[in-house]
Amino acid sequence: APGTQTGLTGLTDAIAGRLALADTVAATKWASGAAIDDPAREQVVLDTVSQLALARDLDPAYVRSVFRDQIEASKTVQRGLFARWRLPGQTAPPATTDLGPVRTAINEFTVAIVDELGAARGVVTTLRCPPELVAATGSTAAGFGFDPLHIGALAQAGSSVCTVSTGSD
Ligand SMILES: C=C(O[C@@H]1C=C(C(=O)O)C=C[C@H]1O)C(=O)O
Repeated sequence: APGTQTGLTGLTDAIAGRLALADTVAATKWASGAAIDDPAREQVVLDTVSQLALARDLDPAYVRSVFRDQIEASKTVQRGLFARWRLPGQTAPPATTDLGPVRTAINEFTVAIVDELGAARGVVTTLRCPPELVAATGSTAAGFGFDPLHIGALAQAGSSVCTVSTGSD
């Protein structure tokens, strides 16, 4: 469950917290008619994480690659929810049309994820990373009560965390 901090669960809980806000983003965009994709906002997120990485002596290219996955995973959830809400008899939850507050909340998880990447720097380049990430992802998904859409997106969001080489030379 969130709060049981071992291995990479601090990281996967922060990733899941950001991802869970895609539900509010989707409901807000549905209410306003806004597009799911917002390339200008994505650039702001990627530029922000580069600066956060530099301030923590992390590789900005690595952190940006992790966040390209966060953005794609968020859009996976948003597209999945839109598809659900288009089905007969389904409705979107009521929402405001202002993305400001949910983006403020997303920004807080963005900082938390970069902090956790810093805390995990010793494991992400090792062969312990892939199995620990699988275990942490499963534990986090269960703790958050994620459905299959969110579980799939959580796995997508973690796909660049481990940088260990699997080659033999
Ligand atoms: C989450 C949003 O939707 C998309 C995903 C983004 C993200 O994960 O930061 C940013 C812009 C959008 O393409 C949003 O618009 O805030």
